[in-house]
Amino acid sequence: MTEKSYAKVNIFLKIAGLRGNYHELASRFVKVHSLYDTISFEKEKVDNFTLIGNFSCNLEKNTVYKVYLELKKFSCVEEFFKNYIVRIDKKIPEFAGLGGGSSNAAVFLNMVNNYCNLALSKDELSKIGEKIGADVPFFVYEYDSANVSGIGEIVEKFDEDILDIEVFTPRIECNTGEIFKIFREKFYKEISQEDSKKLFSLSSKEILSNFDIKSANDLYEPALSLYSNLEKFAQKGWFFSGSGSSFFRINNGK
Ligand SMILES: C[C@@](CO)(OP(=O)(O)O)[C@H](O)COP(=O)(O)OP(=O)(O)OC[C@H]1O[C@@H](n2ccc(N)nc2=O)[C@H](O)[C@@H]1O
Ligand SMILES: Nc1ncnc2c1ncn2[C@@H]1O[C@H](COP(=O)(O)OP(=O)(O)O)[C@@H](O)[C@H]1O
Repeated sequence: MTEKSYAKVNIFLKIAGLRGNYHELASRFVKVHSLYDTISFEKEKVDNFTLIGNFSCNLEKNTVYKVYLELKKFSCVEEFFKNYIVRIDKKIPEFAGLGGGSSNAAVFLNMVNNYCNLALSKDELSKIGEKIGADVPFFVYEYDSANVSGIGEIVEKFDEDILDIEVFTPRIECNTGEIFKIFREKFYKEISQEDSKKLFSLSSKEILSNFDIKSANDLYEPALSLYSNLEKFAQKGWFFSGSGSSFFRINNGK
């Protein structure tokens, strides 16, 4: 029982409004087929939920464990993880704007739903996922490309060719909360409904041919103001994913 847990990039990320102390987004999420963690369930009798992998946080903070706590109300789930351990081979860098933790949470949700026959719908799984992280719903639906809005809970499939995305992650750990805070204090702006509707209708390649790194991602300038070293890595033709620190480009091959 092994599944791939892919990374994502944000082709564009525009702030569309505020919801309490969160920001509403208008963003195109695209799966990075060449970059993924691997999640396996391995048969082994254990007394407690066991998660093995190279994480920077303890079990309680792990997104996969948070999903387990949500699902253990189903008695079959608690029983299942007395007979299986979870092993994650991490390849997606953390604090990278690639959604690694959120991807793991979503794939784990889908795997438990399948192997424990919970028969939950994608929408029901997504509802559970949004409690764990804003990017989890995108990964629950398993789309290659999607238009994402709200605080990440509105996910609409976008039909386009599968893209060959190249990612570069400098060793700069970007703090998402800090970046949103600086955005709100110094860079606040909102995209109109009309403009986001226009962007959502364009292919990812068309969008990137009309944007530069700053106009494509509202979080780039606040990130730069906190982590000036990012500028050194901002090469021509490359864009910034999420709250960073990753840069990406679409290879012309596809
Ligand atoms: C920025 C995005 C874009 O895809 O991705 P990443 O950069 O993480 O990949 C996501 O919205 C990251 O969502 P999520 O993964 O839930 O963010 P977290 O790190 O949990 O949030 C840290 C803090 O950032 C702020 N935050 C987060 C998401 C959001 N839509 N608005 C916010 O204002 C909140 O203050 C939150 O407490
Ligand atoms: N399964 C997980 N994989 C990676 N990071 C995780 C996981 N669970 C919790 N985290 C925590 O989430 C943060 C990194 O989240 P991640 O989604 O990898 O980065 P980003 O959102 O910037 O792409 C770190 O604080 C990390 O300790």
